[in-house]
Amino acid sequence: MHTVAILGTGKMGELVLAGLLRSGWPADRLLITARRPERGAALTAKYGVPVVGNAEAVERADILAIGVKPQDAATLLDEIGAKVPADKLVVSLCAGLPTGFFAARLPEGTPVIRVMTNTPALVDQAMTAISAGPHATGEHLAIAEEMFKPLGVTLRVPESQQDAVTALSGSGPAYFYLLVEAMIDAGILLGLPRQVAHELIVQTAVGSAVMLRDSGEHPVKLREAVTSPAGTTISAIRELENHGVRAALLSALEAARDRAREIASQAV
Ligand SMILES: NC(=O)C1=CN([C@@H]2O[C@H](COP(=O)(O)OP(=O)(O)OC[C@H]3O[C@@H](n4cnc5c(N)ncnc54)[C@H](OP(=O)(O)O)[C@@H]3O)[C@@H](O)[C@H]2O)C=CC1
Ligand SMILES: O=C(O)[C@@H]1CCC=N1
Repeated sequence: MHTVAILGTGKMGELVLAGLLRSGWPADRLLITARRPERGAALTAKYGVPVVGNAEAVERADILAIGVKPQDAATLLDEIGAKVPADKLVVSLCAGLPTGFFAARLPEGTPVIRVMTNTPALVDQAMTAISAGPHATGEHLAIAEEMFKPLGVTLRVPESQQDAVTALSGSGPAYFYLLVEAMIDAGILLGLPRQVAHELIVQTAVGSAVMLRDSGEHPVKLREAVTSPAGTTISAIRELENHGVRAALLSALEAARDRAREIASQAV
């Protein structure tokens, strides 16, 4: 069994750590690092996984999961890059950063994998896209899948698609939460108690999501089934179209993709 070290255990790192533990990954095969001692101590107290320095994590683990923000990756790589033996597997969780960014700072031959997961990992419903970078073989991809499959669904994609993936599924939960938040506010506008509006919309979101996944039907067909002639739904849809919601989503996801590219260009 491999030992995984999460270097930079913030929000995403903690979700991966907790998911691995839930999936039965032994705590003595996990290591974490943190920039602030109090963060490390809190994580060890909660999960029983030792917090170590970055250099010790590099020495003791076979898989190094990079969980720092993209803007902090260069500093981390300056610290550990030269010390990473080329037989370790580096798995980047970072948005925007290409695997070449890591390869350039690691000994020649070090395999690098780029992963884009998302916060529904908290409830084992993550969408994780995995790409092989330099020197990563099918075996390395399988190891990354072994780590992320228990957290939800995994998909292999070419690295050239990862910025788009980041815009869609990496950031995606935020878009849905924004919609839910706005619809709950609409319930308040219509005079419903907040708790009632919350329950109505959250269950409608869950029901719609499960139906979308489990029925296998195209979303257009599912929407049409709700939209009665001269009914209520079409009145709402006309307002959404009038306000350019569809175009706004196209622009929003393009902006997220562009920001991923910008992060990469600022990092090199
Ligand atoms: N949040 C999300 O939904 C998603 C995030 N990602 C990616 O995951 C990565 C982490 O994001 P997120 O968890 O949100 O960010 P966080 O800021 O919550 O986590 C990053 C953690 O890394 C720590 N850190 C920074 N530098 C070092 C270092 N040199 N050594 C040890 N620890 C360090 C930070 O410490 P400190 O607490 O002191 O700041 C922080 O706890 C990013 O690259 C992001 O692009 C990918 C998909 C989704
Ligand atoms: O907003 C971000 O940059 C990160 C990456 C994808 C989701 N959150």
